[in-house]
Amino acid sequence: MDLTKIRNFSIIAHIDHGKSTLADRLLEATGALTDREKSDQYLDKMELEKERGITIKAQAVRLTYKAQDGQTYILNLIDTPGHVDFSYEVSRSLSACEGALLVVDAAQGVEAQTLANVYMAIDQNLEVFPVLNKVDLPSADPHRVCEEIEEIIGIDTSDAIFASAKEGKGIPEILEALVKKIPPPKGNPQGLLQGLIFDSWYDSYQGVIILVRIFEGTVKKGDKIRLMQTGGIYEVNKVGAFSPHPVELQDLAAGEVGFVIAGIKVVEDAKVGDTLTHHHQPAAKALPGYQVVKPMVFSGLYPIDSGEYDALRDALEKLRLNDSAFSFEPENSLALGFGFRCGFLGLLHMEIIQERLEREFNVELITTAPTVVYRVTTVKGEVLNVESANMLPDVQMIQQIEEPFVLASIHVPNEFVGAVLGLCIEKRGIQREIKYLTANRVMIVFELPLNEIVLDFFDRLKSISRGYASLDYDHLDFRTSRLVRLNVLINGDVVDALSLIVHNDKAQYRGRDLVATMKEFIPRQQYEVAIQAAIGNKVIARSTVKALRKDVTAKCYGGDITRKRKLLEKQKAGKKRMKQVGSVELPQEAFLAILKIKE
Ligand SMILES: Nc1nc2c(ncn2[C@@H]2O[C@H](COP(=O)(O)OP(=O)(O)OP(=O)(O)O)[C@@H](O)[C@H]2O)c(=O)[nH]1
Repeated sequence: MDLTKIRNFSIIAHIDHGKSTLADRLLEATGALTDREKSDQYLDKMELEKERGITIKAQAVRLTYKAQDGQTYILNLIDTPGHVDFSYEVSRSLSACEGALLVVDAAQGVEAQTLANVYMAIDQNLEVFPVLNKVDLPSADPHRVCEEIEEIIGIDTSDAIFASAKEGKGIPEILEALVKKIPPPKGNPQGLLQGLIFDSWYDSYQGVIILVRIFEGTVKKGDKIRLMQTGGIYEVNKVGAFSPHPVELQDLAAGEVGFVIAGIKVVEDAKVGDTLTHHHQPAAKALPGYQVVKPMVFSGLYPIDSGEYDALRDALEKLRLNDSAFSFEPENSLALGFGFRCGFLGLLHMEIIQERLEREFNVELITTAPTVVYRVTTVKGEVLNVESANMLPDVQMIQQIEEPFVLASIHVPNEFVGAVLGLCIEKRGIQREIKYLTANRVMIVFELPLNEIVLDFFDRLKSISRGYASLDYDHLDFRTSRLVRLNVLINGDVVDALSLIVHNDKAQYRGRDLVATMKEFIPRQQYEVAIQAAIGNKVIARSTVKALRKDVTAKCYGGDITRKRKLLEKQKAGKKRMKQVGSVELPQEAFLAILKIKE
């Protein structure tokens, strides 16, 4: 393949600015999609993603485009996810490219993740060119947004393309610009093989499928390859590309992007970031890989029916095959029985996994409130990573507790600055910077404890800014903090799954608000339910759910048995997400009550 005829590019954008819609238009315009497929957003494969409109897994699609110069080009579009939780996947995708389309909503303007993603692209020396999308909207003001891009990001917008992915406007111009502006890849197809694995997943028919960007050399069917990090040696069964359906190719050479299938059984053996080379004539060194991502948010997942424990473990194992950022290990709770402590990149990642478990694997779950990892040093000098309040050693054993801090940058229109500052300060934030990006857009930078962000920060931010604020954050460091364990007692017994780690200064009113909120969620039962919050042995707040004798069949005047049965079944269904804890039935909402506290 002639390298001058290849272009590798990504689309980067803030969430909802139209990246997936635009990608579909490009597929359509280059004839990659059939009519039936056009109705769906092809790149967002999983059902769940479609519903939420979020792209999770990076995908690479090969498009064939006949340009105005009469030449045919191969355009490899590497899709990137748009949410802050998945920024590591963005950087992975970008490293396989030479250029990126920067899609900015012409009505919304530059947002926090536009900036975060574009900086990643600039850091990797990609050629970035702006596309102003949604110009069909009455509120679109592409010229103003171009000024914003120049002022804030500092890239030239004189050739920016005004587009409407929805109406198909600007698509031919974008295809031409890809060919003219993005440099072709470099590399020697005769060189020693170096291919960067930028994605891998498990397929039940083919085994592990790896997506590679070849930087040097050529790989083809029958080759003996070696993965430089894990040392695994395999024989290549198939190479090819997605266009968007998988198409087998003769080979993949320097500059190309595609898939390799080589009888690899488990995803762990084909790690993202690893370098693929030939076994007999290996490259001298591996390509720079990626930083390993660590889960930052943890939560306990318990089957409602304890008989489903094995099914849950199987489901978690299957999910992990395709999502190395997700982790889990068995956990035992006095209240909830056997379950798993799972680690996620962030809150959205957590919600997605929970939903997939319930929907695709049919396991009903109780989820405990999300928490972050604390670093605890004991008086003996041991350092523990504490992922749940129950792992916290006794107070007298603790020398110090450190909590993770993030550097958060929030973009917001002028009028909401006061409210956002108030929120950040309330959340124990330390102000770093307030910068006027344009006359009406402000960037507020704060150091914030992650523990406050995983609670309700994002929702609060959205509501105080009427949806206009956008957030991006990076992990900073661990800092010593005065943290305590807050216990919740139900009818006098500590429910371990409800315990939390909170900041000492907030413990009092968090406790008070928590018991008040839980009271709203716990249905009346046959007897009174006392809810208490305590720090150590000291009870700091109490609320009571009054007793109620509830007999749903009472209305049925005894007679009609089918009606009676139906009602009972209905009641049973309504109880689905309840867990018997001691003598009390607790609904899922009670376990997440901490997220609902407004303070
Ligand atoms: N009016 C208008 N709406 C658009 C246009 N392009 C996309 N949209 C709409 O904007 C919303 C978001 O579009 P997506 O393509 O899902 O956005 P995205 O950036 O891929 O979002 P994520 O995949 O969640 O990161 C959808 O409701 C689209 O229909 C456009 O040109 N004009």
